[in-house]
Amino acid sequence: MNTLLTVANLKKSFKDKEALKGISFEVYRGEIMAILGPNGAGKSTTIRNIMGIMYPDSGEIHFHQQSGKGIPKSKIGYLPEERGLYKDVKVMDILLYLADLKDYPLDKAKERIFMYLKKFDLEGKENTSVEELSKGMSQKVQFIGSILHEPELLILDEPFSGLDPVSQEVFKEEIASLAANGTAILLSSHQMNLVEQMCDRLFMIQHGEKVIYGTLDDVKKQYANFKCVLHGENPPALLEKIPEVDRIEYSGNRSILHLPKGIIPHQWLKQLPNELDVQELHINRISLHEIFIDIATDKHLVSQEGGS
Ligand SMILES: Nc1ncnc2c1ncn2[C@@H]1O[C@H](COP(=O)(O)OP(=O)(O)OP(=O)(O)O)[C@@H](O)[C@H]1O
Repeated sequence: MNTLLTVANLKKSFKDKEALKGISFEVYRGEIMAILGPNGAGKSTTIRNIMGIMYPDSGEIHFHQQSGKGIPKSKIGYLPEERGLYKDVKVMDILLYLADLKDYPLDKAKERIFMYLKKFDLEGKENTSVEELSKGMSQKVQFIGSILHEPELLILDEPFSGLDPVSQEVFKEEIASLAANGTAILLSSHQMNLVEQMCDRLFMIQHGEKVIYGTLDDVKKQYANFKCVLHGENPPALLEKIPEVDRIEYSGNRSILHLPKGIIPHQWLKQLPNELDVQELHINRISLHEIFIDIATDKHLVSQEGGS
């Protein structure tokens, strides 16, 4: 793997609050890596340390395997969680200003601005002042500002918040295409369905510590067991007789049977009792959303590799 960013044993405290307790991960070129965790887990603190907005108490951040130098501003793009652009400035001027801050050639920047305004359905808005834009439009402009200078590493803190579904799709496509062209992308989001659709790997923090790190496939194999959703008039006593079921959730005529690790769904189906009333039946892996809630609420109902 071609590692662009290495975060090694990062620790950060605020007074007596240990926000990061020694976290480590890598981001590869050409991948979309998700950084996930419940509110207050330490995601923004991690990102701010990578960006050099804040300094860690200990630990190291390596860019291109080099430490101690900070990441050159021209190589990194950042969409912060706190959105904001100068209000009384024209779209073109603010974007050229941002490109200039990154030492990017302005003639090239201008060409790319027109290309991106078109792509993001903002064609003709170059002379509009930022204060006249809707929230979503201004978010698109800020996003363009974070990618205009062709950064090697792009950090996106909650890029989809506040976007309508059409704009979300445009962002998703652009992020995927940047990754396909080699950009390393670190993305924080609470929208697990989007993370599941887009990300190659994920790193989940809770209370400043790693709880999950790996490819989406690994995480799914490790955590996401199958569940069988069954609609039908079935007494609990009948459902409880079904072999190889970890636990059952009941909700009227709908029951969710959580199956243990290693189950082969079509073989499991063969053992269902003949008298079972089946009006509808689905078998799926549990979603990243459910895994997240299970971990974030400390329920630990989802069985993991080597676990119960
Ligand atoms: N400047 C600060 N001063 C004091 N405490 C802070 C500061 N910044 C963050 N914290 C604390 O550090 C912990 C991690 O916060 P952080 O903002 O990194 O979480 P997060 O995962 O980004 O959360 P969210 O999803 O809510 O944005 C929290 O307990 C927070 O209260």
